[in-house]
Amino acid sequence: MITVEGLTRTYGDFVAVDDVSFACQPGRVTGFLGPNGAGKTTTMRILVGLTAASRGRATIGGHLYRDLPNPGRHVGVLLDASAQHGGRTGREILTIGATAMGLPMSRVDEMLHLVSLSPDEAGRRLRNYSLGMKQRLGIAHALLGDPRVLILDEPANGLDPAGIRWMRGLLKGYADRGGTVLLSSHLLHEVEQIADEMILIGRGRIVARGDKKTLMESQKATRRATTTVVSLDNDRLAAALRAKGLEVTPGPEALTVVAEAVEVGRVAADQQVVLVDLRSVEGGLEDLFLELTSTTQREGFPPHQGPPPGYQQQGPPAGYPYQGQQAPPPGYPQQPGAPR
Ligand SMILES: Nc1ncnc2c1ncn2[C@@H]1O[C@H](COP(=O)(O)OP(=O)(O)OP(=O)(O)O)[C@@H](O)[C@H]1O
Repeated sequence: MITVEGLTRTYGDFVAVDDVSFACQPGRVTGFLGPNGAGKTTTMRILVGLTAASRGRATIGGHLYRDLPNPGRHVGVLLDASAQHGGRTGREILTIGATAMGLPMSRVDEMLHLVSLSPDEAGRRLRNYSLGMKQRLGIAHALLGDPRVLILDEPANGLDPAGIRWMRGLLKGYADRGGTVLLSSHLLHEVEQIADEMILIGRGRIVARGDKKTLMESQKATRRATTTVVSLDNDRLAAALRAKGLEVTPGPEALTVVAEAVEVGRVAADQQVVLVDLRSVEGGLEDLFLELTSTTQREGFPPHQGPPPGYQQQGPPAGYPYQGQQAPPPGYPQQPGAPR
């Protein structure tokens, strides 16, 4: 279990991470999602003791990372797949890790096999690896010590589509066996397919969290219903809709109306305008993500006045499933063996 409480990191006047609190449960993949510069890496670096917190606390299984004896046996970390000596081969890098953790050398071959790096590739120097190969090696290194917790920063970076699918399966299987996974991404579609829980961060602050269903429902509750309609007489229909006080935006083929589809259909029926197409516009998770993090998006999104009603800027929203579950699971980190 990962617990982050009131974590803040400032650089001079700049607040990179602003009072962030969350928890990641065993058996779940938690996606940490936010645009560039939102504070994901800084949070993860604090978690593993590479950056000091200005305020707050981040623990793994109830312990600070630096207090874990043989931390690689408890926490697998992948923050930067290139952060290894470029002159070492993949096999050497894993061998050094296995030696430091007191693991049998057979573990190196197991991990190379797991991440599909061939013996030939394992013998190449890291500086000659492609980004995807570095990423695979980084995942092998993170899993080497059979840890119960994984912290992965943008693990899909550089992987091809088959590699991304492979990684998804790997992490889901790991969580199914009781492991705790925190993975970051700035790409929603990468995270939504794998994460059981999502934490959305923008400009250093948590802007929303929950499982996909909860997030979607919150979005529906806060979003104005929108309908697109195509008819045989769009001009007449638009005039009738406006006469009812509805907001209508004409497009090349369709009208976009801020109203439920049934309301638009009724107006069309009253006017005896034949409809060709009538559909509700579903706001997807992507809309929610862009809406909630728009203050930190760098391009093309409308100015944002803060999160929509129903989202809390700080602390978990009502009903947030992690509330009151801050204590580490009994026995951790003494429980033997990692999920496999
Ligand atoms: N050592 C530092 N000194 C000053 N500012 C820093 C430092 N480290 C991080 N920052 C700033 O903190 C903010 C958060 O950076 P961070 O790397 O955590 O973002 P991120 O969410 O991981 O972004 P990305 O998706 O682009 O990797 C950025 O504005 C970054 O410039």
